[in-house]
Amino acid sequence: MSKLRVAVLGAQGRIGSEAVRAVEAAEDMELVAALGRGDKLETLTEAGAQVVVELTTPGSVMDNLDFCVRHGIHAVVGTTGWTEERLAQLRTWLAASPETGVLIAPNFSIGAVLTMKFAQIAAPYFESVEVVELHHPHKVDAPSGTATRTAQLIAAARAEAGLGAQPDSTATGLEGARGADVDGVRVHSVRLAGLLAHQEVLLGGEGETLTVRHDSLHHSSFMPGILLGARRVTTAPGLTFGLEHFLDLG
Ligand SMILES: NC(=O)C1=CN([C@@H]2O[C@H](COP(=O)(O)OP(=O)(O)OC[C@H]3O[C@@H](n4cnc5c(N)ncnc54)[C@H](OP(=O)(O)O)[C@@H]3O)[C@@H](O)[C@H]2O)C=CC1
Ligand SMILES: O=C(O)C1=N[C@H](C(=O)O)C[C@H](O)C1
Repeated sequence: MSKLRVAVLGAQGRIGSEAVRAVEAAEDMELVAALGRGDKLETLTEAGAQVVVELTTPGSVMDNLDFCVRHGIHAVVGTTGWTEERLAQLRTWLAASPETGVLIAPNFSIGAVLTMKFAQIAAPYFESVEVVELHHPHKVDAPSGTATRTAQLIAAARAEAGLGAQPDSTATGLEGARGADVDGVRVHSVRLAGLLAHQEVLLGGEGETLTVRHDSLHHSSFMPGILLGARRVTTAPGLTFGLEHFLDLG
């Protein structure tokens, strides 16, 4: 059977360099290009890439996906910075290239995907919930894409269960002390040397709390998800948001 022809964008970055090694080690894949900033996107078509793994920056990802979709190259995207406007733009591009698939995964690690799922399940049963994400100090964005997605999923689960606003009598204080408000869920961002990527979902109710915590201790935690995404995206036309859809978690 012929090998899947995979290219990595952001190949010199923290996660991109790990992805290059993972693709090279995968028996069913061939690494056909490993591009950094300034490298020509035309290399992707010249190399016959079938799938691009996009691990660059929020400032670069849209141009890269525009090129990939126009050329019918499937994409597995870990880069953060997704807004409704950006997703709408991507859907427009995909509508003009209906056989092309794009997977955007806020987090490729199985534990983080399960954290989001567990938080969604628990959310209707607790009146209070806050998200704390903790990352290495070189991370460019805050809150993390994972924390934003987690908060959105919690907010949707609360709304579906008919829960109202959370109890919080804070009236005054320093700006930022209560974190960012994502759809009514507070998200707190810690940047600390020694950390990689971590998240806690704190849920509170009458006389009890529940904490769901996940720790990515090495970039290798993201690799099985990236490889799974590359294998599955070729038969999933259109936009898939979240690795859970390829894990059959719903
Ligand atoms: N979904 C997930 O599971 C994960 C997602 N991420 C996300 O992945 C992204 C990258 O993170 P990280 O590796 O830590 O960041 P890095 O800054 O280490 O890596 C990004 C790399 O992309 C390069 N780059 C920028 N623009 C382009 C371009 N147009 N073409 C090719 N390469 C480009 C950068 O080059 P230069 O240095 O010259 O700017 C850099 O080498 C972030 O958005 C992060 O949040 C990270 C881990 C897991
Ligand atoms: O920049 C990182 O490191 C990570 N980014 C992603 C995010 O913003 O959620 C995924 C993971 O948290 C690591």
